Amino acid sequence: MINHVISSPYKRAKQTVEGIADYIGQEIVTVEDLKERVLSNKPIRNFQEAISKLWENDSYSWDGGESNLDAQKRAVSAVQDILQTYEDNNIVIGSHGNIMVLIMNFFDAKYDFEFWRQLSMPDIYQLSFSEHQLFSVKRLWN
Ligand SMILES: O=C(O)[C@@H](CO)OP(=O)(O)O
Repeated sequence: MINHVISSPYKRAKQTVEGIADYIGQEIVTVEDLKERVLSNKPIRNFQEAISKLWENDSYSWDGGESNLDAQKRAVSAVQDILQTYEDNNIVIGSHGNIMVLIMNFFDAKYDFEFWRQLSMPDIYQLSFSEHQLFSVKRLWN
């Protein structure tokens, strides 16, 4: 049973989880640090290549953008707060592909650029934690 619904402030993330929030009769709790990573303040010609470069060097950032390390740090910190606040609850989180994979990568390095590339969008992963450590990952989409 789902107890709470949390989302990035972005409309598309909220829209993804509003159905489940309505279904369980809960308001969506907005968490700012689950927002999409800022890629750059300039137009990016090739999105995949731009992301690939960020995974080659985790402290690299495009002009005005967040590095993998910076984006991972704020998103993981948000997740750790959520784990603390909602201990022993089942939570649905609406976020973004980049941010989701950076969160997963913090706990297990096998979640990387190639993993991000094969995501369907939208996609759903069930992450289970024990003592704030990730112990299982299951894809629920399809
Ligand atoms: O992977 C992501 O981060 C982006 C890519 O387009 O998607 P979204 O914010 O829609 O999840």
